[in-house]
Amino acid sequence: MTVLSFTKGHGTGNDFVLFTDPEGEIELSAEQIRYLCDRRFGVGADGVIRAVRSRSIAEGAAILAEEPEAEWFMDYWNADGTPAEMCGNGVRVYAHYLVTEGLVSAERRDTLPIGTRSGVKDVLAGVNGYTVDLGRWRIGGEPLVAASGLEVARPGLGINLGNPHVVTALAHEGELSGLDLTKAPALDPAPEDGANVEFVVPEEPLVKDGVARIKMRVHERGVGETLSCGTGVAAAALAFRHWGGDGMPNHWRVDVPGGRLAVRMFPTEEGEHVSLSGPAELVYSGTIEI
Ligand SMILES: N[C@@H](CCC[C@H](N)C(=O)O)C(=O)O
Repeated sequence: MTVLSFTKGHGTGNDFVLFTDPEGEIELSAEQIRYLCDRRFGVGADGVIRAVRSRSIAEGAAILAEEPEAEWFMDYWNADGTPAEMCGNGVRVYAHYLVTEGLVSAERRDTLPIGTRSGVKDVLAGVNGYTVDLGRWRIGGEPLVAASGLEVARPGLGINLGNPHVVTALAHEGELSGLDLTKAPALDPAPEDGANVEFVVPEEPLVKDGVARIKMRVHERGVGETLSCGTGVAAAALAFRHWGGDGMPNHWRVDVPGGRLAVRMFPTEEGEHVSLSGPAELVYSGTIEI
């Protein structure tokens, strides 16, 4: 029997069980992850994040060769026990956890490079919480999206931010609130690795004071409906900017059931990047037998 010391954290209600395993000695089984995330029998969370040194996990060691600064790796697992490449809220909460636990040196705290299965992500601490540079993205695929509560299937737009998303625009808030996301939306064609599916409505007017405003609900791959999904929020803003064409702003405000996040597209030497900003909270710590 192992006793695991953990901390519960969240970013706009997207919640995680975090624990520290610097040398990579604690390999949780899918069953143990499902138990930790179980809201009735375990701690309850959308995912588990293991804080492991990059050198102590194969995917992290591969990253270190090119980015030696990325001392810590975010080993992210969905509530159903499957690994995911990236988590936009998770990586912000993880940065807050590393700082709070004293696992990173003071000079690293302003811009913290974190290893993920989708490469290194820089996280910045600021007055409005934590911002992560999610890097570049790929647009591709237009599957039809059917969901309980929608009379007819809608076209979606595939956007990859390290992990896969399909964004669908709905006509009005009634459609958004009428969705039943206890059942997984059906995608046609279905992506081989599955996808997180975002449903989005624009505010009226869409753009105010240079900021575009949208509302979103999400069904996450490996989890179900969550109160927020950081990479999903960025995908939603990118999809709406894509659909809107020239003249769309680069500053977006996205409201999700768990709160509000900000998305920004900005130029870099390697092309445009997208960032995600918002709160990251640690709620309590405890121990659990697994
Ligand atoms: N909630 C996350 C995304 C977590 C992973 C996702 N369920 C997947 O399987 O890709 C976020 O904030 O980005």
